[in-house]
Amino acid sequence: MITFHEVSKQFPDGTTAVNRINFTVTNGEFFVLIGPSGCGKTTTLKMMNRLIPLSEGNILIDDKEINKYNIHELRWNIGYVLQQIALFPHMTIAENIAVVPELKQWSQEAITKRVDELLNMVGLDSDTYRNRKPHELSGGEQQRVGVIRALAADPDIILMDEPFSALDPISREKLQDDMILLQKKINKTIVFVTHDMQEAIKLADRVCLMKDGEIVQIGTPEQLLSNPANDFVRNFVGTSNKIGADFQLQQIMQPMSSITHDAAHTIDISARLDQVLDELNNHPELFVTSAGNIKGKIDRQMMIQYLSTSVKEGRESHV
Ligand SMILES: Nc1ncnc2c1ncn2[C@@H]1O[C@H](COP(=O)(O)OP(=O)(O)OP(=O)(O)O)[C@@H](O)[C@H]1O
Repeated sequence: MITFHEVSKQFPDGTTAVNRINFTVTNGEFFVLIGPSGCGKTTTLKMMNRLIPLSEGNILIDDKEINKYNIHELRWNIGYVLQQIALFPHMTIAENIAVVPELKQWSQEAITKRVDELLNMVGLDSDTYRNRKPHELSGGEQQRVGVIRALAADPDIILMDEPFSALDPISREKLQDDMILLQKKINKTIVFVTHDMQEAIKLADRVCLMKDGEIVQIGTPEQLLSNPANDFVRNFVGTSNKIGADFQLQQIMQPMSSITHDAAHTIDISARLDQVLDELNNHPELFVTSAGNIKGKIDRQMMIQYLSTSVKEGRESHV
């Protein structure tokens, strides 16, 4: 568990990068820090493994202040993945992955087993890849190696700073999908920085939206979409709301099928929802506007209720 208690960071030039933030990340949680450029995401992340010292407040890992940990113990127990993976160019992939296990003086047998297991876990055949040099891998493959290198010594926590943002959209989506599967297998505590709401919605258990060094809202992706704390959240979520619309409607579709009473109505509703989905995707701005008009927030339950009543009353065409 990671706990931030009234944490602030002022840089020597007077910039306040983070201002009295509080949050807790629970064990096994996929926690995404998101917000516009310069809002303090990277600073927040780097304070967790003491790459940046904090100015005020406390950060606790498993109820122990991070300053009380031996620095090696702390860093070895926290994997770190960056946007530009800096694999050592002169070392093989296996050697790159084995850096921390070597430092921890694992046996050669244990290291070889671990390297093979990790390569195979992310779909890189160990016989093919273990002896290659980084330049013999694609950008996406290098990024995968970066992720498993951070996992090599089995840390409890993994910090990831925009790990996929330098990739082309297809590799990026693939790595996001892999990350979801990987997290199911390893169940680590992950703190992931991105400025991309689409990525956050896809990956996060909870999202922490920051602005000007402060936390604006923490919640599940669904909570941010359906119950934004203020206009900033609404606009931030709205800027990438095609996925927001998809996500909302997927959520709606599910319960819709269970509240309909006969096959005919199910078909009516599904067809109408497809239509609504098309409209929303073509005019994402309408989604935010109309959502804003419903008591100032998107209320999924209300929408389901409305659709359901409309269908029962035979006026689903008004929906
Ligand atoms: N070493 C430093 N000295 C002074 N100011 C800094 C330093 N590092 C970061 N800052 C400032 O602190 C603020 C937060 O920076 P940070 O890198 O945490 O933002 P970010 O949300 O990660 O941004 P981005 O999405 O652009 O990476 C910014 O205003 C930045 O200019």
